[in-house]
Amino acid sequence: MSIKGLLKTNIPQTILVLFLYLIYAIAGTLGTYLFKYSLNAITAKNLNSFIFWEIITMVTELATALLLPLATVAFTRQIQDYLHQIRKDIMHHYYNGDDEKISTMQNDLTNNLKILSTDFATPLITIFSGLLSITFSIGILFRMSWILILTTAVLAVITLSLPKLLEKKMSQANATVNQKNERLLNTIAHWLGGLQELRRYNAFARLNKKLKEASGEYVESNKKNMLYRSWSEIINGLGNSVAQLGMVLISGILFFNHTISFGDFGVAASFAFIIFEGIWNITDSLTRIKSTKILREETTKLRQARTLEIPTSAFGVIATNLVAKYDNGETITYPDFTIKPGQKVLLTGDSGTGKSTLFKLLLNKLTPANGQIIYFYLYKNGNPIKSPVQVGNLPQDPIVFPASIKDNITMFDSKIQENVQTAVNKVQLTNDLAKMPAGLETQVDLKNENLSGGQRQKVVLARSLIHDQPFVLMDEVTSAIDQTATEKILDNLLKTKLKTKQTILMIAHNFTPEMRAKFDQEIKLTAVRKEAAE
Ligand SMILES: Nc1ncnc2c1ncn2[C@@H]1O[C@H](COP(=O)(O)OP(=O)(O)OP(=O)(O)O)[C@@H](O)[C@H]1O
Repeated sequence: MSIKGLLKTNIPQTILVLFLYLIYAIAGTLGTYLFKYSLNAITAKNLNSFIFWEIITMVTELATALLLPLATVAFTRQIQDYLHQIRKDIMHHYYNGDDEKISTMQNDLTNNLKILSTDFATPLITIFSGLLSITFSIGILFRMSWILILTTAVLAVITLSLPKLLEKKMSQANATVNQKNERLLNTIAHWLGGLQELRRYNAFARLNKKLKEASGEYVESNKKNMLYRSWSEIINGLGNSVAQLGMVLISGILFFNHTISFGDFGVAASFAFIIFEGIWNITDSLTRIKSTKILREETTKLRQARTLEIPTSAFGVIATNLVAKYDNGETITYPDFTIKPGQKVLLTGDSGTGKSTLFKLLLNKLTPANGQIIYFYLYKNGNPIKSPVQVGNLPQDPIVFPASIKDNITMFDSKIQENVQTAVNKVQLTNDLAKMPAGLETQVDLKNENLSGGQRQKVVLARSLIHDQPFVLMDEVTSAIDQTATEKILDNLLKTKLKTKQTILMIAHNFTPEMRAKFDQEIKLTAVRKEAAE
C-alpha cells in the first residue's frame, strides 16, 4: 500500500476528493475569519452589522458542515477501490501459491487490510486536510501580527516532537496484535476443523482450553496496543492544550498593546485552535502511518503476483534418488521413475508405503531430503528441459463449493460452459443429474450434503477434465463410485483425446487386473525404510 497507489486507483475520483477537501478547508477558514467582523460589530455596538456578519458566518459554517461528509464519502470510495485492487492481487498470489495456510490468508485479507485502511489511508487524508487548514490559518495570523506566527512556530516544534516518544513501541504493539490474531485464527482452524471428532470423544474441555489460551493472548496484545495508543493521545493532547493557552496569552497581550483589534483577538484564539488541532491530528496520523510500515512492506510483497507460466502441452516428470523425510525421522526412499508427457500412470502400494507423501513431493508441499524431481514438456537433443508447471491435484475428499454443479465444474469460467455436458457424460454424472430437478443448476449444499460422496467425486473429475490440466495427481478419486461406472470413467479418462493431452498419476486400491491394464505404466511402492526418531 502506497500513497501513489492510493491516488492512482481512480484519478478522477482522486481529483474530486482533493478538490472537496480544498474547498472544505477554505470554507472552514473563512467561517472562522468572518466571525471577527461580528465581534468588532459588538464592540462598536452596531446591531445591523452584527446580524449581517452573523448570517454570513452561519452560511459559511453550513457549507463547511455539508462539505465534510461529501468529501469523506468520496474518499471512502477511493479507499475501497484501492483495497479491492489489493485484495484481488493477494488472492491471486495465494491462488498461484497453493501452499499457504487459510488463517494467514484470512488475516491478510481481513484484519490487515482493515488496519491499512484505518491506520494508513484515513490518516493520509487527515494530514492533507490538516495541512490545508494550517496553511490558511497561518496566512491569516500573519496578516494580524508576525509575533503570532513566531509563537505558533515555537509551540509547533514542541508539539511535533512529542509523538516520537512512543512511535517504536506502537509499531511493535501493532505487529504483535497481528501475530496473535493469526495464532487465534490458526487455533480455530485446527481445532474447529475436527469439531465432530472432539464431540465424539467429549473433548470439549481441551477445545475450550486451547481457544481460551489463543484468544487470551490476542486480547492481551490488543490491550497493550490500546494502552500505547492512549498514552500517545494523552501526551499529544497535553502538548496541544499548552500550545493553545500560549496562543491565547500572546494574542491577549497584543490586544492590550493595541497591536490587534478585539475581533482579531477572538479569531486568533480560534485559529490557534485550528492550527494546534491540525498539528495534533497530523502528528497522530504520522504515528499511525509509521506503525503500519512493516505491514505495508508485507502487503507489497504479497501483491507481487506469482504468475506461473501455464503451458498447454502435457508434462512429464523424472524422479531420481528421491527420499522424503518427516521431522519425526520417518524416511521414505522411492524407486527412480519417469512419466512421459501424456502417460496415464497408476500408483499402488500398501498402506503407509508413501503414496500420499510422493504426491506432497510432486506438489512441492514437501521438500525432498535427497534426490530431485524434474518436470518437463520439451526435449532438446533427446534430453528433457526442466520447466515450471502447475500441477493439478484431486485429493481423496473432493473439494466442492456452495455454488451450482455447473459452476463447480467450470469453476466460474463461462467461456468453457459448452464443454460441460461432454465432461458430465464422460464422468458418468448424467444419470445422477437426471434425478435432480434443477440438473446442472442444482446448488451444492455443503451443510446438508445434498450430493453423495460419489457424485462429488464425479463433479471434481469433470472439473479436471474440462480444464485441460497438463499434469494431474488423483488420489482415490473413484473410491465412492460403483465398479461399473468407475470402469467407464477410467476408459474415458485414460483414452480421452483432450485438446491437449493430459498426464495422469492416479493412486487407487482394489482395481481389477483389467482396470490396471488400461494404464500405460504402474509404479508400485513396496519397501519403506524407517528410521525411528529418538
Ligand atoms: N506428517 C507426517 N509426519 C510424520 N510422518 C508421516 C507424516 N505423514 C505421513 N507420515 C508417515 O510416512 C509414511 C508414509 O505415509 P503416506 O501417507 O505417504 O502413505 P500412503 O502410502 O499414502 O498410505 P495410505 O495408503 O494409507 O494413504 C507412513 O509411515 C506415515 O506414518
